[in-house]
Amino acid sequence: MAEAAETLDGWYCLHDFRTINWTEWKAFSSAEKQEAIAELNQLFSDWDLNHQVHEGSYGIYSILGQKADFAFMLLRPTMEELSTIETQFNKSKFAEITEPAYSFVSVVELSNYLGSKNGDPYAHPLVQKRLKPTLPDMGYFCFYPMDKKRQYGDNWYMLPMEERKNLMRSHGQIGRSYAGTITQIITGSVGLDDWEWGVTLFANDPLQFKKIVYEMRFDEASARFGEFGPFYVGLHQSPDAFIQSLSL
Ligand code: VOV
Repeated sequence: MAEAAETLDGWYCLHDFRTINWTEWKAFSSAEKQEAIAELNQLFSDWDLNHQVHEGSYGIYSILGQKADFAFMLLRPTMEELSTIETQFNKSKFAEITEPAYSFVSVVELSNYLGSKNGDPYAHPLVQKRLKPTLPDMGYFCFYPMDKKRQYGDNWYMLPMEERKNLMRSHGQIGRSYAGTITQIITGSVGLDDWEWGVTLFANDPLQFKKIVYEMRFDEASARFGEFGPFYVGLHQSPDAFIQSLSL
């Protein structure tokens, strides 16, 4: 049996994609709209407070194309907290006019492919920072789920550890050439959702998503072993901008 990589696991993560039923929103009376907006403001200010004290993080994104209208990315230390937030939102007036489009449940993950073997990795401040990330204030967001192939002949999980380390080293080298341009958060979802990882990328130039994903397609870790789900791309929105967009 090939040696399993050890993972370091951080905050739990919920990606929640929804569509808006504009016909129903427009049919709300102005009192109903005000109630919906007041509740949203309250929810967003709770999320923001949590984000400020670094007990979690959140991002609001306006999604381009027909797969969804908006997405929330929420990070919390426990699944219970994420579940509470999800229920709070679902009970809100605004949620009455939204429909589920896609969701993804995962946990922020780092692997030991490239780390040193010395000491407790959780003790490093840099590791803590990556496991409990503050979502960046960058203009664009890209999310997709992925697997590593498990086919006869090309089975990632049957490769010896050394070989996987080499492949991840090359992957990391490409990734690092995008330092400062792209921020990535890899969340593990084996046993939690239908794919093995969620890849969330942030950039100030959306063209960089196309560049990095394309370049990685030629790298063996992706070229031979990567299998990809649907891609979602969108624009980062402040709570105020999100609420503003409802009255456009
Ligand atoms: C900014 C870009 C960037 C950088 C710097 C980067 C670096 C690294 C390093 C150093 C490591 C390994 C150690 C760890 O930290 O886990 C990883 C790990 C991983 N990556 Fe990555 N990746 C990037 C970016 C990046 C992208 C764009 C993708 C999607 C692939 C594509 O073709 O679309 C991806 C995927 C992954 C995955 C699924 C894993 C886990 C694999 C596993 O088997 O466990 N990743 N990644």
